Order: sequence, then C-alpha cells, then structure tokens
Amino acid sequence: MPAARPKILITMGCPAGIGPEIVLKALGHPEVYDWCRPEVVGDELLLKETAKRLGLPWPSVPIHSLTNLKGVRPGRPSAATGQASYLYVTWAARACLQGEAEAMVTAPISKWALSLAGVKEPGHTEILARLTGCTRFAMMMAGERLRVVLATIHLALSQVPQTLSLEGLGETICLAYEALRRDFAIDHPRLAVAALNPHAGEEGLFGDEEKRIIQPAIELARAKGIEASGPYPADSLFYRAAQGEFDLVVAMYHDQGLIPFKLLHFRDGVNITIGLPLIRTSVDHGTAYDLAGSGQADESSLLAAIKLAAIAARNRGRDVYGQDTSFQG
Ligand SMILES: NC(=O)C1=CN([C@@H]2O[C@H](COP(=O)(O)OP(=O)(O)OC[C@H]3O[C@@H](n4cnc5c(N)ncnc54)[C@H](O)[C@@H]3O)[C@@H](O)[C@H]2O)C=CC1
Ligand SMILES: NCC(=O)COP(=O)(O)O
Repeated sequence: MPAARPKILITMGCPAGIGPEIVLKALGHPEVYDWCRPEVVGDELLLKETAKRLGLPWPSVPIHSLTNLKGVRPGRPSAATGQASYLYVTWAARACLQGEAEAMVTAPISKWALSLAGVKEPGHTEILARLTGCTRFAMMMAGERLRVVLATIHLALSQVPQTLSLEGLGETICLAYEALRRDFAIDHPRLAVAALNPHAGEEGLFGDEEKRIIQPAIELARAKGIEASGPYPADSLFYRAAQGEFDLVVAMYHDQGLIPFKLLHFRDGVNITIGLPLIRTSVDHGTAYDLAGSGQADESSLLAAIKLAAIAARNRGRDVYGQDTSFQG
C-alpha cells in the first residue's frame, strides 16, 4: 500500500438494505485504515441507529450526511430509499471527479427502488457512465481466482444476441485489457473470450454469433497487440481461467459470467466499473433485504472492494500506456 493513503468515499447504499450494517462492520476492521482514509456518504442518524441496534462500534471517520431519513424499515425499500441511494452515489462521483477523493466504493442499492424514485438507469454502472459522460465502460467482477468482464450488462436475456456487436465487443475486450494493466498492474494480460452458444456454436449448428461477431472482435483486438483468444465454449472456460490459464474471461451476458464468479467468490468478490475517469469498486452482492436488520450480513465483499479501490488508486500512478489500445472497429 502507498505511504500516502488514498481518500476513499464509501456510499451507504440503500438505507433499507444491508448497506448501513456492512459499512459499519467493514470500518471496524483496523486494516482498512492501513489501506486508505475512508469517509462515509450516507445518513448519519440511520447509521447511528443501526450501530446501536446491532451493537456495532461507531467508526471515527468523517460522515457526509446527505439525508435525514425517518421511519426506514429494514427490508422495505421505497421511492425515498431509492432517492437517497441515488443522492449518495451522485455526491461521491462529483467529489471524485473534482479531485476531492481518489476513489469511491459503493454498498448495494436496489434497482427497483431506484426506478420508484424515477431514476432511469438500472444501477450504479450506468448512472456513473452518464455522470462522467463515459460511453466506453464495462462491468468487471474480480476475485483471487477469477476475473470476468461482461459484454452486456443489465438487459433481458432475449435482448443479448441482438445487442452484441463486433464493435461493442471489441471495445469491451480493449477496456478489459486496459483495466488489467492500469488497475491490476498486469503488464501482459491474457484474455479469453467466451462463446455465446453451446459448444461455441458447433460450426454454426447452434447459432452463428461466434463466426459473425465474436471471432472478428477477437481478431481486431489481437491486431491491436492484445493477447485475446477464443471464442471458447463457456461451459469449460471458467474452470480453465480459475486454474490460472487466463487472467480474465469476457462473458457475453450477466449470468454467464456471474454464476461461475459467485460460485467461487460470493464472499470476497468485487465489482469494478472499468472505463470510467474515476475509480469505483463495489460489493458483488445486492441489498439482501431478507437479512436487513438481522445483524447477519457479511462485510467481506465490501472489505475486498475497499482494498481493491486502494490498490487501483496506487496502480493508476503507474504510466502503462506506451501503446494505443483505443478501439477503432
Ligand atoms: N452493487 C449493487 O448495488 C447490487 C445491487 N443488487 C440489487 O440488490 C437487490 C437484491 O438482489 P438479489 O438478486 O436478491 O441479490 P442479493 O445479493 O441481495 O441476495 C442474494 C442472496 O445472498 C444473500 N446475501 C447477499 N449479500 C449478503 C451478505 N453480504 N452477507 C450474507 N448474505 C448475503 C441474501 O441474503 C440472499 O439470500 C436487487 O434490487 C438488485 O438489483 C444486486 C447486485 C449488486
Ligand atoms: N450483479 C451486479 C449488479 O447488478 C451491480 O450493478 P451496479 O449497481 O454495479 O451497476
């Protein structure tokens, strides 16, 4: 870790979810203060109530209290909790963009509560892309054994084939490569690209996206000097990556990547939005409304997210761009 510890803003997440609890629990781990200078963005009164009810220690960190919510019931999201969640995220993003903090780490929010509050985007990823004016971005899930980047994110499964494009996939491969070099300090990353269809399409018997879209996108990335290969049958690829053959898998859709990832890393996985002009990491799980208020939520993923944000802040100080990796399909 750097001698100068980065300032990291931790957003509290949905006030009705497990966010307040895991934020307090994570800040009870002394190693966090070796990694960074954490500050919380949320609701101070609600955090105090949570600490009191669950018997958690009160952290001596700055709290940016943006709301004064009354009557929030754990496990009961509403338009008000969605609006508050949104406020915490936008405030932290603005602070990062203005150079007031080195990174932001987000506790989980509810896509449903966001929509009740009238927010158009489904999650942090898309909100942050809009706030930062970023059109090249992707979701990465990172753990010790497996890293996955998604070619498509929050959309119905039926929309995936028509959403995949040669240009979009090529961009995603390049973004993954850039992020591994910049944020993870892997100088020569090995990327594997998953097929969409069973047995990678079996020579076109089960679909042609591999030939029409995925293979050409890999070739374009390779022409840029990126060590990308595939398309590999997805049923065996994640095992191979977890055995160490690849540094990252590009998955074609949300559950293709997140099911194997969470099987390995449910407790300690980290979600990182790549391509943004700011560092944002997050837990890999949701609001767990079924556990909210019970005191049983596990803070390990949030701890891992804080640690990775601090590492990425340090690594972004390295100059790794001797090579043009921008994608020009
Ligand atoms: N980064 C974010 O803001 C994310 C938000 N979500 C949102 O969260 C909401 C609920 O999503 P679900 O699909 O139900 O997933 P979920 O992750 O909230 O819950 C799935 C299961 O895992 C358990 N679980 C989750 N986190 C846990 C933790 N820290 N400790 C112990 N057990 C835990 C829950 O109790 C539940 O049984 C949705 O609105 C979804 O959109 C989901 C994923 C990420
Ligand atoms: N399954 C991951 C997820 O939904 C996280 O979304 P986001 O809030 O990070 O955009």
